[in-house]
Amino acid sequence: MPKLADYRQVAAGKVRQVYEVDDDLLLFVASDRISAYDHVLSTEIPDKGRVLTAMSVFWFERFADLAPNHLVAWDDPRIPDEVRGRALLVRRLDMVQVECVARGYLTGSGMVEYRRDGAVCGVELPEGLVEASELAEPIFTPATKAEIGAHDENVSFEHVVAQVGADLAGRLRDATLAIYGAAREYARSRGVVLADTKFEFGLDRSGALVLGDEVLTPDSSRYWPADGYAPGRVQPSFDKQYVRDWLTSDASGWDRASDTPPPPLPDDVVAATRARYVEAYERITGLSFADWPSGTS
Ligand SMILES: N#Cc1c(N)ncnc1-c1cnn(CCN2CCOCC2)c1
Repeated sequence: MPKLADYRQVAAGKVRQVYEVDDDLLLFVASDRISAYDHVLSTEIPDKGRVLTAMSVFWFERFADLAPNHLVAWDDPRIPDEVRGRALLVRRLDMVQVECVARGYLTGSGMVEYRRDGAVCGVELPEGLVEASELAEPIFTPATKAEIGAHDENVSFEHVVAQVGADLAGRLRDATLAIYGAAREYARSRGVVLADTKFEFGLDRSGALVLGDEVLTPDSSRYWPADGYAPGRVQPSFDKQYVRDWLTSDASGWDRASDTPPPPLPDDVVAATRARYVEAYERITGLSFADWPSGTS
């Protein structure tokens, strides 16, 4: 059984890393780190990496007919035991440098742009929309990938056409909206509002568009509890609300407006947040998280 140190790291994000297994295969590893308010917290959430990996696998398999994906295996002798359950063996792709975002609801940077321009990524929207308004139709709102710590920059569809050509831009948009549309409908039937999501695609040697990265996880998407959804206010995050509430409470002693890093999380907030990730997985998939693989170390 190989060790993680046997593989060369080829990419790293705030909470995930990619390692090279061989010419054709990569190891995609999710950590237990959690970010909030643009900070990666010093406290980890046990099993977060495994839950989000299990969620990606569920969605990859559910939508394999909508879009081929890079998943090769999640329980394989080439996956080191130390990351078993939170690592995927994936096909190496020629990644398209576009963050493919679909939005079914208006919030975050989309809301900021709408207030300024009445549009998001050049897509005109009707007047009178408020925070968390459901859009009549989901919209494709691409972004350019930012360095770690910076926000992605929203761009127009025309910008994507100029960057990758009209054919590929159209394929990215169509695949993004098709997968998001199917996922949000399914999630809603399980009591979760999938407000938006971000996909990353790559091209394989045949030029086929292949879904990469993680998919439809609470890190790449906004998950809101369907119970209590109401436009006109910022919705609670299904998974991170305990963390956000504690960090912004007097109990943490932290000033979000300061440049100081957030303090460590108390055990009860960690436990409650772990439980919410597991609940999201079990609610969406109908599976028991206890059945998902884990390493022995
Ligand atoms: N997925 C995938 C993939 C692939 N299948 N083939 C080649 N390269 C990549 C790849 C490499 N980096 N990224 C950006 C997303 N990363 C996520 C982890 O954290 C760092 C950023 C994608």
